[in-house]
Amino acid sequence: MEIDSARVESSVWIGNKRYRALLSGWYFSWTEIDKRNREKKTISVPVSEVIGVKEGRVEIQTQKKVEDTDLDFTLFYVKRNSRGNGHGLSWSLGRTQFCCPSRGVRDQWITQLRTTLKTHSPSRPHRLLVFINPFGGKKMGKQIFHSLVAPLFELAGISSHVVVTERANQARDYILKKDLTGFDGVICVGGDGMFSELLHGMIGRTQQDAGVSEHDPTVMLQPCDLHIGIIPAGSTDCVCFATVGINDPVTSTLHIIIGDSQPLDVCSVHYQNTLVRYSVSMVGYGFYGDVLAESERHRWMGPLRYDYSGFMVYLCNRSYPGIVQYLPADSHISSPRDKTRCLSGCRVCSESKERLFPHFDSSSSLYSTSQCNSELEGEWVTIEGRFKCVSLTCMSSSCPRSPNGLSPSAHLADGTADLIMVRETNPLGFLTFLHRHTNKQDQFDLPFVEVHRVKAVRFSLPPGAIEEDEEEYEEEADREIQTSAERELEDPEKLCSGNIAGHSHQHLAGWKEKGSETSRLKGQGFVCGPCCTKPRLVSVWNCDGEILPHREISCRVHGQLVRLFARGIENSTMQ
Ligand SMILES: CCCCCCCCCCCCC/C=C/[C@@H](O)[C@H](CO)NC(=O)CCCCCCCCCCCCCCC
Ligand SMILES: Nc1ncnc2c1ncn2[C@@H]1O[C@H](COP(=O)(O)OP(=O)(O)OP(=O)(O)O)[C@@H](O)[C@H]1O
Ligand SMILES: [Ca+2]
Repeated sequence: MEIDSARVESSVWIGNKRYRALLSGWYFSWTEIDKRNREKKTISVPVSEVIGVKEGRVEIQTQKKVEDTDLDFTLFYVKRNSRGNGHGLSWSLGRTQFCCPSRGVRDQWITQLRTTLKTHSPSRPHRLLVFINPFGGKKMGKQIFHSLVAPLFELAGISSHVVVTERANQARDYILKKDLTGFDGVICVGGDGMFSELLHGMIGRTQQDAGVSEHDPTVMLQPCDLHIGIIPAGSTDCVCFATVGINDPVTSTLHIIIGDSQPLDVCSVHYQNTLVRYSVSMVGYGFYGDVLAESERHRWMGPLRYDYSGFMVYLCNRSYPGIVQYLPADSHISSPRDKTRCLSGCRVCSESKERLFPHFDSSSSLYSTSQCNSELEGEWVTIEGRFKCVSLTCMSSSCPRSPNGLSPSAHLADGTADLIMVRETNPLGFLTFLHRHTNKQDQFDLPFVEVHRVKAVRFSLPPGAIEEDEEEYEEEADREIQTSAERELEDPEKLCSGNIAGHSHQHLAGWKEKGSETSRLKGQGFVCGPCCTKPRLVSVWNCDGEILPHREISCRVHGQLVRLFARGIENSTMQ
């Protein structure tokens, strides 16, 4: 074996073939040597992608040794599968068993590889806090963690503290209140809702510790130290898909193990001077708000409820009046229509760091609070009209249903969001817009669609819209209650069933008595859904899959506020 400061080299055997193994710089490689000493194919693994090195011949699943000698060692590493989902690449665990010429050489290899791994991968996590939602998606969270994730963590020497949640918001509250010292990251096993809990917990906790008020829309929020990891196990895993390129628990686990880091923009949503929620994916009014409100009534359908509700809401062909104001981002840097794609190592995102944190002191990891001033500078633009939908997205929001996403050229970490406004149009026009989300056609190349890259947005309603809408709605409810009662008299067995959406209106009977609760539900569009015939004046906001309790909101992008264990999308399908 040859060892010098720059390289380690020796002969090894894999099966009955001879190889030359070489550890040099950032790579470990092995090259087949044929009987005539000619070099054949080489396999090369970056040390940063080595998962573990074990003595003997070790199996992946059981991690048990099998009939080995003291000449063997096993290398585990990231293996890219040739074809992922046509969008991002899936990763799996690669394993190669090496046989060395002597025990001394074997021990040297193990020591050298482990030492290089430590020095070359300083950002790998050692201890993780894991939250599993046992009820997310197909209710497979616990099984996914124990069968696919935990064995890989063990192999990589990562210890974890696991919390199986018993209620919604438990993970968020844990992060807000409990001692987090010793953890290098927080992981959720679940869907976008679970991720959102971690996001709110992490941002809230960081501001609490830094003494920053989350409610002040002009304040610069303190970026979070701990990385967030997502093991996809929900019915919608949009954040995972858009940051990794695929929804695959093993791929995500491997990104966590090697300590990948992907900064992410976050949008804070305020009502007057109060924080309402944070969003990383979509804040949407009109169509997407109505789809979510409608889908809440059909939870039993599982993930299909979005398609069903999407279809029903589409049939209603609604549009809503609104006043949208936005603060444009610097159009010299990038644009939502520049046909580029934010991929792993994105230049626009990495160059944004200096702009977003001009006074970052890397020696103390402290961020100065001057970002707010420059980030809120500029002239606001006002647009008034009737819209099918108004959506704001900090990232592409690609998902299996729409592989290029709501805004295919949006960036994960450039400190901006894309504002998409779809004006009132005919049903065919809107269908064309929606359909283009599912193929490579440009959904912004339509006369009734406008898209802008922005730093902040304000939305307001025409004066009196809420009151007028409620009055109209109240009258309609009265009519519904009346017809229900009439139907009941005709056929007491079938209590007010049957209408164009085929869903029941029994709940309307309780409106008058329920007072404030009723108006809350009405206000959120839960009670009636899209089947009512009267045009509504106001819709609701969908914020990453949650309905917001306010209509007149303001949103602001906080560049690179959190970091995920991910690296962006590794291949491109857009060229
Ligand atoms: C003709 C085919 C048209 C297909 C249109 C596909 C458009 C897909 C756009 C995807 C947008 C994803 C935005 C991400 C949102 C997530 O942060 C959030 C949390 O998980 N999810 C939702 O709010 C859940 C709400 C997701 C809303 C999905 C809307 C589905 C619409 C289906 C419309 C069918 C119309 C058919 C008319 C004949
Ligand atoms: N033990 C629990 N019981 C009930 N709800 C929970 C529990 N743990 C987490 N939750 C909540 O469940 C919601 C949905 O979970 P998650 O996002 O993991 O799955 P999902 O299937 O993608 O979600 P959705 O059903 O909204 O599509 C989250 O908002 C979370 O707050
Ligand atoms: Ca962005």
